[in-house]
Amino acid sequence: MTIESKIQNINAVHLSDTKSYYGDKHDALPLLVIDSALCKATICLQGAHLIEFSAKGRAPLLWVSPKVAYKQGKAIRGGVPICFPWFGENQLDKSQPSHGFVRNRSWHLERAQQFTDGRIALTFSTQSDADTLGLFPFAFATEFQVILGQKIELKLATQNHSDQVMPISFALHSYHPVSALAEAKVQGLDLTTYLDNTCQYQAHIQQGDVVFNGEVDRIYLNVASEQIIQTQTPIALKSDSCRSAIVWNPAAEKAASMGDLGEENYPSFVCVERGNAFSDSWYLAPGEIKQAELVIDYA
Ligand SMILES: O=P(O)(O)OC[C@H]1O[C@@H](O)[C@H](O)[C@@H](O)[C@@H]1O
Repeated sequence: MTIESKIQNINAVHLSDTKSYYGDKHDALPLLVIDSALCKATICLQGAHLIEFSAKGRAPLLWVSPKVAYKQGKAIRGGVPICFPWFGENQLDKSQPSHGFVRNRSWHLERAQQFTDGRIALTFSTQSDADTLGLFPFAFATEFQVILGQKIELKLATQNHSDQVMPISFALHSYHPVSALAEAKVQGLDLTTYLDNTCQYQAHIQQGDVVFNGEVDRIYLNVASEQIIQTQTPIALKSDSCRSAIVWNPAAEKAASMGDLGEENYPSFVCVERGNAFSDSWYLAPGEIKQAELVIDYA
């Protein structure tokens, strides 16, 4: 069944591509454009990547770099990249791609539904193949459901199809807009242990809110279910099944070295990524399915 036939009964969803929609300098990656009574959003099939989202009449909940490049096989700088089946560096082999590989692969649209309350649910899938088995020696199948109403609901489910215990670490690496980075705060992590990726994953305990006075790259473990980004439009992230929260902003020097970010853009966003990494990682028995859910909402 084609993508067009799966969305044909939903007027609020249409199929485009990143070249037609975002401009000629980009590759033409298939893109779903959602414009419903409740929200506006875009989702790229590469990475099952939710790029933009605003509830109708409200500010965006997600940030996209003005220097983003939509290219075949290249991660998108903004929105919600899915880091999977490992978060960050592959701890066993540092030559492997950072943040796993599913963000760079084309996903399959399984189904599209519209609920009676107007929310739209789009379900994407990806699974292991000869290419992934060379990078990650486990057979798996993963589904990612994006439900868009006046807030964002995300559900990630994965099944181990191999005959060994499968280790998974992941993050829904969401980028969020802030009006002034120096005044932005992340609440909900007080007294939580974190690993500081700016100094060899040294463990510390957070005191009070997270503030941004320089590069911040921290993996908070076993976190409370809710974090709030305090800025002009405050944003709440809620999950009981994502036990980690990664807080990231590269500051000026690193941002300048990233071609799709740029020094001028680092003060406009923070990443507060929910997932399960390091000591919160998943270990799936053969055949086991695990699921995680995340809600991103106006606070
Ligand atoms: O440039 P990437 O691969 O998208 O990663 C961006 C950042 O993602 C964060 O999650 C990591 O903690 C950072 O260390 C990393 O720099």
